[in-house]
Amino acid sequence: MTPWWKNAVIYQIYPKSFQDSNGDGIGDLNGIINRLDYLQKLGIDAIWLSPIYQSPGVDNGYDISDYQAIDPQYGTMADLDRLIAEAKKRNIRIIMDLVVNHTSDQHQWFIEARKSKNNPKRDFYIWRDPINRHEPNDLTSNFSGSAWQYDQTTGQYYLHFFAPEQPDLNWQNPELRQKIYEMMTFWLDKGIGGFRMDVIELIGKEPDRKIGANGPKLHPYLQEMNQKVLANRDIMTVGETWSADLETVTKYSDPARHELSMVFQFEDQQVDQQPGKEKWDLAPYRPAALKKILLKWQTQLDYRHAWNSLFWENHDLPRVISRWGSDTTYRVQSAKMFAIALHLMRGTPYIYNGEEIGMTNYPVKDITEVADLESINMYHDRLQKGYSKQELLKAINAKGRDNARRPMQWSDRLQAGFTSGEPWLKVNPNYQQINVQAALADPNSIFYTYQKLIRLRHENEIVVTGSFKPLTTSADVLAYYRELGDQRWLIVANLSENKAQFTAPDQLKQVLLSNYCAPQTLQALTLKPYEAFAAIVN
Ligand SMILES: OC[C@H]1O[C@H](OC[C@H]2O[C@H](OC[C@H]3O[C@H](O)[C@H](O)[C@@H](O)[C@@H]3O)[C@H](O)[C@@H](O)[C@@H]2O)[C@H](O)[C@@H](O)[C@@H]1O
Repeated sequence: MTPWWKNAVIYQIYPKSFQDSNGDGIGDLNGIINRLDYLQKLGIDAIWLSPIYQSPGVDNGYDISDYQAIDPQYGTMADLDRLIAEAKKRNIRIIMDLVVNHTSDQHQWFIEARKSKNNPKRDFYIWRDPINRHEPNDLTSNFSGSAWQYDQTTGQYYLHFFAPEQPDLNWQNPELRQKIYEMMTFWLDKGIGGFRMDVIELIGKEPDRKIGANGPKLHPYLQEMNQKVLANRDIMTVGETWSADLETVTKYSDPARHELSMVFQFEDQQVDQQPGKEKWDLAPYRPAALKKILLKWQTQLDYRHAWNSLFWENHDLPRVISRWGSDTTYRVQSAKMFAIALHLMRGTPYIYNGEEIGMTNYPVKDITEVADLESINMYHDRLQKGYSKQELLKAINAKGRDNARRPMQWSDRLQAGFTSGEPWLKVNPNYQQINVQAALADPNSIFYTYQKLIRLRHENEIVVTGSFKPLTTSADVLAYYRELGDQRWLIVANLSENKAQFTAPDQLKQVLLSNYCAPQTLQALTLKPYEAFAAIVN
């Protein structure tokens, strides 16, 4: 039987920016509850909730100080229980973010661990002696600088692959693993629908051999976790795996291996960065390069023994239309094109809040407008290395994480209907044109394209289990067939702002969805900028 999560569309909510219900400028759980009817109208099956646990907020909740408490800025445990129950009434499951590569330095485990070398919690974290009065090695943090932080009290360094306030957990310690499994069981017993696992590829790290991702114990740990916590529950799991390739995705998601349901792999996210460099080292975007990667994952992953996720955006990535489409002249067309191109592929689609109404990046003019520590650290680090302010702001505007973390645009009222107070991060000034209220009132809006795509997936087995076959086209046009039994669908997407010629050897039976007028034929078509359609053919 096909598991529910292969047939599902998942909506990611960044709680801090979704809907404020009490006027403090910060989104909260009651705000999400108030918007469940909207999500039901969209048609999604599950919500992935970015972290709402107790946290000092150095990394907006990805630095957890208590895994079993709700951060007061988001509400209470009773609010979360109500969210789970209200969502369930609407057939929506709640997927919780699981951040177990690291904790906050304010977590009780770390407070204990740093007290002394023989503290019972010391080994929950990774400590090393200085070498020649310096860091144990040259491992670097994802948030700039060394991955080692010197701790005065005991004269040792601890490992942090993210901020110094996010010390890495030591998964080699069996007691630590047991504590994590108990915590996961606590959440599953509440009736949640599963977990999104933050940077899960790092838990098998071996820092002395300078191994971060894909350490030798990674898969054994995931199998142990599966056996102790996940097995025999009707849930889904998705791992965040930046370094995943075809082989490792299969390892994670082959049902016979009992690890995860699927992972997020990010190969396409690297098309506009210089090879071997960081995401801030911008390279020109070429639609043909994106197409090649998308097709590779559709044709070379064996979906009988693996599963993939489909996404353009998340809380770490820029808005897709600002990045690879158009956020001006062809905003609506390019947003619909990206939706059509992705949602009819094999895999489980994810929508990041605001993507369904075509929200855009927010232009920052000065570093003082930036809240995200990754961007701020990179800026100061690179300024010291001689980069100009101008090129650093260009990189932040292109790739910075605040772009997609701006408040959700609900209406043309003050603060876009997000809050009655002062929002924690400024609202995008385009909210008077781009907002949910306007989208719902316009039958041709991006919202209704997403709604239709979700319905097509739910109502047509071909979208979930049909085979995938690419059609050879001009460089910037992505075209593919989905086939099941005697059914055949053709999906065509012009990834570029240039017109393109297109011909298919098929007869058009019925156009299911398009972002311009429906085509009348499949022969000698001139595709308009970002034109896309899906059709039944024979
Ligand atoms: O909990 C800490 C963060 O964990 C998640 O995101 C991880 C980071 O993923 C990217 O950085 C990893 C790099 O991976 C590869 O080396 C790529 O080649 C690089 O281009 C990537 O930069 C993002 O760039 C970071 O922004 C992420 O932090 C959560 O999703 C984050 O929100 C947490 O902050």
